[in-house]
Amino acid sequence: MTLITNVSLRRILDSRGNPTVEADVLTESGGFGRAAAPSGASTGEYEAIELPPSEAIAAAREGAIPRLVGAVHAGNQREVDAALHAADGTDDFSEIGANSAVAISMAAAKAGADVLGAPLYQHLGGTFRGDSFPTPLGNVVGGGEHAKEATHIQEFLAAPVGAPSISEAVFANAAVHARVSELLDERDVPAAKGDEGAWAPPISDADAFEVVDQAVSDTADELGFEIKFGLDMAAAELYDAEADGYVYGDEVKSTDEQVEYVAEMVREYDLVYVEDPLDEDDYEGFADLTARVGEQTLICGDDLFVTNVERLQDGIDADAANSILIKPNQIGSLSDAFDAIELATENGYETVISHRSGETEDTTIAHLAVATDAGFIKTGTVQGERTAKLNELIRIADDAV
Ligand SMILES: C=C(OP(=O)(O)O)C(=O)O
Ligand SMILES: [Mg+2]
Repeated sequence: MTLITNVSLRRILDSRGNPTVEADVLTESGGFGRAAAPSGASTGEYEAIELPPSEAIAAAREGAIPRLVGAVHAGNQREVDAALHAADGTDDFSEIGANSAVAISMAAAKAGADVLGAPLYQHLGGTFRGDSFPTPLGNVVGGGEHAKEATHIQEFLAAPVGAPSISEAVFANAAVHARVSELLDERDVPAAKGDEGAWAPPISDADAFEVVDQAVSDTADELGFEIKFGLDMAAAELYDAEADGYVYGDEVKSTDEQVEYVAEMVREYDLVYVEDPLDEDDYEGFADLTARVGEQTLICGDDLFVTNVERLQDGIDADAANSILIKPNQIGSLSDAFDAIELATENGYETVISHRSGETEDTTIAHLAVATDAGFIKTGTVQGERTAKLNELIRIADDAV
């Protein structure tokens, strides 16, 4: 029933206006799945390779589609992803492109779910999944590679940890986003928006901490449940080997100073989450910070782990962190992403399912988060390609999908 009978690929627009790969998968019994690859701006050095979409499409048409059609079952995700790896033949999808691979992988999962008549989160997670929802981390202020002339820290993330439901959590983050705008207005700070819809004000990181702290506490008072916040420092983008440290405008922090700074911010603002506080090669610095504040907060590896089980295992061995960001396009297939989630869970690491800064209306990650019982999902706060995932979480909770 789920034998794949057709795969078609096309270029569509992503949220930055760049082309990306969309895949349609059809099965023998008429099952249909469609998915699109997202794309990063602050990409990790060790990510699977995204090819220019036209090249990725041409390579996948030649190498992968003939191995899938009439040969592989969309309902068997391991079989689909093994065929993609076999067609590619490298360990980083550099032949067919991780963008083609992940789009086909996710579209096949949706086609498999369609044949079964089950929502994607149930197909991926099994019948007992669906009653546990991730806390959404909502990007409310940001800069770095996502917005020039704004903060050095890439993302300030609202975390409605006390929200009684996913719907209230999603609306809480939108309320924090709106409150940030009011507070910036009061300070006469004009703010554009960055790639993910967060405010991108031309203020110092210290001022951004104050504004976000005030916004989460005002919103928590108004809504009556606990809202905290966290960061994605995307420190690989701040690290400059020549400067031998982390560059914040005119100031350079050594690794020890960076660890001290982050530890201080965790204590001062009671941060619940810090992603990529150090460079993507610095397992030791990560371990130092985790030893200092890992009991109080999540230290999450994004560029450090790139959803890759080998890099995650190195991190587990080094006690480098206590959580991992999961981005399916960083590794190129859903099976690989599941392997990283399983290894993380077995080792007591929290999992955070994540969007990319360049996104589409695709909602696969909302289903992936529910299917795998992830503690968190990072998928923005407002703006259509972000709300697509947030609204899908609300629908899943409502059992309306
Ligand atoms: C979402 C992120 O940004 P990008 O997609 O640009 O890597 C991130 O760094 O976590
Ligand atoms: Mg990140």
